[in-house]
Amino acid sequence: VSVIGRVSVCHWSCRCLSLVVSVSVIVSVIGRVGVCHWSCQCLSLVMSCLSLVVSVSVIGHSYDGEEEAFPGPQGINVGSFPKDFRYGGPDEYDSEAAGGPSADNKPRILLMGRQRSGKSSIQKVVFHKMSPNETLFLESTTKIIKDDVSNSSFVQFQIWDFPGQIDFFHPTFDSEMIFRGCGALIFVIDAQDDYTSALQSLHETVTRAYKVNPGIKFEVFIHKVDGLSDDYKIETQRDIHQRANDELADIGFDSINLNFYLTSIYDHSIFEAFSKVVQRLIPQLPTLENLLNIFISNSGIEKAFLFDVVSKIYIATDCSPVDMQSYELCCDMIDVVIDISCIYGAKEDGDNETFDCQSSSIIRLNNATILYLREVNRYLAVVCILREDSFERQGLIDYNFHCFRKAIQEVFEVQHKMAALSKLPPDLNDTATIQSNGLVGQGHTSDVLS
Ligand SMILES: Nc1nc2c(ncn2[C@@H]2O[C@H](COP(=O)(O)OP(=O)(O)OP(=O)(O)O)[C@@H](O)[C@H]2O)c(=O)[nH]1
Repeated sequence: VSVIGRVSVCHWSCRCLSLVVSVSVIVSVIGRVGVCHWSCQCLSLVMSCLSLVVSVSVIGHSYDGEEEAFPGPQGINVGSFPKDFRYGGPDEYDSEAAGGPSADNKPRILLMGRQRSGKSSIQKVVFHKMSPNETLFLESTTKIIKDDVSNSSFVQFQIWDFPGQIDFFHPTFDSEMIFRGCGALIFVIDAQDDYTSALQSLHETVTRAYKVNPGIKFEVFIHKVDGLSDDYKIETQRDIHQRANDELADIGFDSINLNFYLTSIYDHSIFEAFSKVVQRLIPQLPTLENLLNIFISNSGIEKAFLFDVVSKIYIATDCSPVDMQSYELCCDMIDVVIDISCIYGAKEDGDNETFDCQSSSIIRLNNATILYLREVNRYLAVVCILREDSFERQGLIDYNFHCFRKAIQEVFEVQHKMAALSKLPPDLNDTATIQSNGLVGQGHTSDVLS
């Protein structure tokens, strides 16, 4: 019993049980004195006392052991979906570990809009895999909710979900702090409701934010369009676009650029819109697009997306236009691959890293089209759409993909090098920046592919 008590992972009740049993053994032994030989009884008494001493000492230091085994609440990984559901162990591209921005320095995406416009639902559906129907039960947000999204080395930002009613004049509202480090501001308008007051609020929010930080990208989600007919959607978008821009022009703010998206959590439009928002925050986007263009033109591929696997946001695509159906097909493919990998790919040693360098998939559609998925790194995958006859040269495609992946890794390396350099003293930093900038040129990346 005292041995059980010593197991550091045991519950404290085991240790108490151990103490109680030891005491009762001593009592019963004392009670038996007179029946056995006196030497046996003495031995038994000594053993019991030893057991008692061991148990007491185990109880004495038990909580030290427990703390090691169970890190307290601060040690538990809570927060955004990607952290709970990541496919691997510790993050090899973890921003802080790699010298990247700490949580507070990550670019921010602010989600603002009137009450019940759908802000929290968007965040939960895109980054926490909540099913759209479950959002019906979401409670109203009463304070700013900060969510750290760092599931890929390219997608590193915080999302701040604001309550519907923001009072810009409230003393606790620090616009300087809120808008200063902000990369993009998403303003959500409920298209199923009367949007006159939402437009006023949009105007007020945009002008205030612009005064603090003119570099913010302003994105307007005309949301909940699932309930509208196609004609009405277009008409609503035109009307909101016109009125919002006219109001800004009236006060001389016509240099502010607002981007409009028709979105709904009930289809892929919300993922597509978020993809565009995130892409505008990725400084390496032109390099990534260029790499994809070279890759597809040399491999007979019609369309390719570079996906962040967990969120299904595409962080880059080639220069051909994106049609919604292709994007949906690719998203569905990622779901299939991840589901199958989770069921059949789990390793025997309990390692749940199911999305790895071996991950790839080919799906043949009945219209002579092929969907081809390849892992780029533990967060990113390329999904390509191509004709069946182009896939006859799979060796060539695989070789080109190999070069593409190598080039992407170099982009990562430069990013990390730059992040590390930004921490050097300014005089050292200048020389080093010039040297490492020489690596990023298109010529260099094209060389790798050719
Ligand atoms: N039809 C439809 N309903 C949606 C959509 N997005 C959100 N909703 C619903 O809108 C309601 C409000 O959503 P919330 O996400 O709580 O809205 P919010 O803007 O965060 O609200 P506050 O926290 O009060 O500011 C919920 O019942 C959602 O189910 C959408 O795309 N289509």
